[in-house]
Amino acid sequence: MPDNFAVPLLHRKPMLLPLTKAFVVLASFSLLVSVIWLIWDARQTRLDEARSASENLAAALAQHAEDTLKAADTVLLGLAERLEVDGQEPNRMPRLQRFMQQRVQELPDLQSLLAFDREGNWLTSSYGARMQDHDNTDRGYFKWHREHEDSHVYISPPLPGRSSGEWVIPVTRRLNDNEGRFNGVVVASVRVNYFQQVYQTLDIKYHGFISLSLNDGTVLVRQPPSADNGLLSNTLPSQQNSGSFRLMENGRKRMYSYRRLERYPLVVITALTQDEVLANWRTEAAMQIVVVVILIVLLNLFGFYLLHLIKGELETHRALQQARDHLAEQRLQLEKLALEDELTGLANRRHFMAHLNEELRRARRARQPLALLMLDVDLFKQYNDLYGHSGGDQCLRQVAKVLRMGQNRPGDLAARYGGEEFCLLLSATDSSGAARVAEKIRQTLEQRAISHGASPLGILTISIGVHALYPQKDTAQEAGETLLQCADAALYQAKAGGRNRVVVYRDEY
Ligand SMILES: Nc1nc2c(ncn2[C@@H]2O[C@H](COP(=O)(O)OP(=O)(O)OP(=O)(O)O)[C@@H](O)[C@H]2O)c(=O)[nH]1
Repeated sequence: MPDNFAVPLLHRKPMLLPLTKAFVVLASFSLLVSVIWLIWDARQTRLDEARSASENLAAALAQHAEDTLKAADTVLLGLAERLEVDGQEPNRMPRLQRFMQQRVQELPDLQSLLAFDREGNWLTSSYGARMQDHDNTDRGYFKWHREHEDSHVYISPPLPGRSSGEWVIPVTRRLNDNEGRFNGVVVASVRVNYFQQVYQTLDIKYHGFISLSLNDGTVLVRQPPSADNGLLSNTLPSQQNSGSFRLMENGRKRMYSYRRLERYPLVVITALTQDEVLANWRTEAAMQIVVVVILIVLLNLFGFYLLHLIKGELETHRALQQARDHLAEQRLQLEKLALEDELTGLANRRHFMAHLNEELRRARRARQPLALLMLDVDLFKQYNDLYGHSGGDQCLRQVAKVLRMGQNRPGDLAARYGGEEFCLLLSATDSSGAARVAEKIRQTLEQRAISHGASPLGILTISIGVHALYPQKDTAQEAGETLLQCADAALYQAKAGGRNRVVVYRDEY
């Protein structure tokens, strides 16, 4: 049977099964690790993008607040200058009022412009004369300017306008007389709604918020107004103008960014909740995990199917191997049977003849002698007659056992030549050596004293004819025939001479 008869790949790769298992496990694990890494990376990217977007938003809204307040402040500066230079005489007020009305019309964020004297009395306003009766000395900004010589703009917490009820952020400046004493206040009321309208257009999700606050923590605008308090501006690091960080608040993680205004003591804060920032990422991650789990399941199913196939192939391979071994064993058995004598287990005549030819050639090449012993059981017919055929068979086995002891060299071979006749071929042995071996065999059998009632000696004996030669140029077949004939002739002489003896062939036979 050819070597590659069964499954060549499996035959040559015994590690295929564990390698396939390892591959499936490794591939599944790598797939899982890769997707987890990708999902984690995507999460970090989302958070970075959200942080960057919220920083940009805080910066843009700070700029917007700065521009809005700067516009109001510029108007206030103009108003203050007119009142301080031109004075507060009633005849000057109509012109100032028109100036105020024009500015309010030009700037949509301005709800009104107001001017009060040092007593808190109404000088003029963008409303005209409607508010003459209002006393503003109770307003916080009025008290502050009256008590502080500071000429900077002052921004107050939001309050409802007295005429419209609309919530406004009062932006105010102090008026001084020629000697630098308090001489009244000018007020620009900036609409809270103006900021809220802008903030409403921005996407800060459900739990996010935007606030514009004074540095002391006072919230001016907040979108959505209903949002929980969140971080207050007075808790921000005072040395930094901008920044971003994450905070845990009421079990919710928020991403904060803030930016302080350059000219005014205000800060814009934007807040996004991490859950909302990561909402889309969560959906995508879940989908990716589902896809990868499906892939891993498919990979494992395919792997198991492959393993199943490989196992099947291995079993087939094993069965074929067993069949092959069995056939080889049977062939050996047959070969043995073809070369072996069934009764004695010695080489049969066919085997002996083949071996004789080989040994003759070898002896000729090696220039060595080759000896042959021909053995015959004495009076075996009588033995058979006396002890029966099976007793005769048993006797032949005993003789074979003794003869086998004469095989000492690799080239030696004991064989049953036929009937009760045996041969022993002795390699590299001359006549005298062969005679010694023959005598030893004869004596050994004699010493066993196998009972032979029909023999005059009372025991079983053998006669042995011996011949040895140096094979010359003859063909192997001729040398073999010579050896057999001469040994046989010597055996004949041994029988004729009275049996139970060894006779070495001599030319006169
Ligand atoms: N039991 C048994 N007997 C066998 C076997 N082969 C041959 N024989 C017997 O061996 C006997 C051989 O006898 P003979 O050739 O007359 O020679 P012998 O009786 O041994 O007498 P000598 O050779 O002159 O001593 C025959 O009776 C055969 O039947 C065998 O395999 N088993």
